[in-house]
Amino acid sequence: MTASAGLRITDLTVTYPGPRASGFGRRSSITAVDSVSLGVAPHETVALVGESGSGKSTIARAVVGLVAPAAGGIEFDATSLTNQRDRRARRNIAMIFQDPRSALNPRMSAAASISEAWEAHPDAAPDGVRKDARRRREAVVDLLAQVGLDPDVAEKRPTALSGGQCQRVSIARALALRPRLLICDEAVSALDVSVQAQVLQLLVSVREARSLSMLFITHDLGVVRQVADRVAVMRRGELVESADVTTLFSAPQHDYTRELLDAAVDLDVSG
Ligand SMILES: Nc1ncnc2c1ncn2[C@@H]1O[C@H](COP(=O)(O)OP(=O)(O)OP(=O)(O)O)[C@@H](O)[C@H]1O
Repeated sequence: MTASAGLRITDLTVTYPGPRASGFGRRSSITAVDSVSLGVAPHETVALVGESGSGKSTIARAVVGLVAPAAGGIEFDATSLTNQRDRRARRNIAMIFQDPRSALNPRMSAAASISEAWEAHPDAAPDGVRKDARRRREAVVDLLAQVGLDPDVAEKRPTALSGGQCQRVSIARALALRPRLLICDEAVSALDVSVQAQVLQLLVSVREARSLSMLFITHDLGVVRQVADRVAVMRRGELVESADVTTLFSAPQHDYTRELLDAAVDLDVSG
């Protein structure tokens, strides 16, 4: 393992077009992420926390290529992800979104959603799945089993599935390309409370079984304690503090981190 293995984000800045001051004025821009450096080592789980609008999702979107950085670098195993030539390196990284229904195509069965990934990335597809329908079906059923779903889910569309089942299909789809880093953007917060713990447990067991790294975006500090090795705290686009989970909870260095922890204690979720 080299020092640069895993995800390495260096001085990342991401801007969005802001509102026009007047009908003819120049567009302003919003700096959603401001010169953030952050790493996720192999097998490590890093939680990204911070108030709404602090730039957490934007970092995730930049890593998977949904938004282009204005400046800075993103590398996985020392291969740049911002360089068009090396975009194939992105298949090492999969993302689970907050709303599983909108993350899945409503017209596609679970099987089609899962196997679509193999058409887009043939080099990552298991042997035979692109040409052999029976082999493809077996591989889909195997992935469904890994996320705790029965084979008959394969034929179902998102509208015929519960929110928790949809999120499990999204996780199966993410695993189809055998990623090494899973980015979970509030992956359980849209689910019923009773289902949240089950899906969280699934993510943890998948992480263990596949030795994955994780970037875990959440506003729930109780969840952070359960899943993370390290915590990075964002505020207004900047990274204000990063520490291992025990240190951050027991000896936060930044006032803002203390505020977050105090707010969580008030809500009785962190302890
Ligand atoms: N598509 C967009 N166009 C313009 N501004 C955006 C866009 N997406 C996000 N922003 C702005 O960028 C900033 C960071 O948003 P981002 O969604 O990354 O924060 P977040 O910490 O993930 O928040 P939340 O927890 O609410 O999802 C916010 O000011 C937000 O309003």
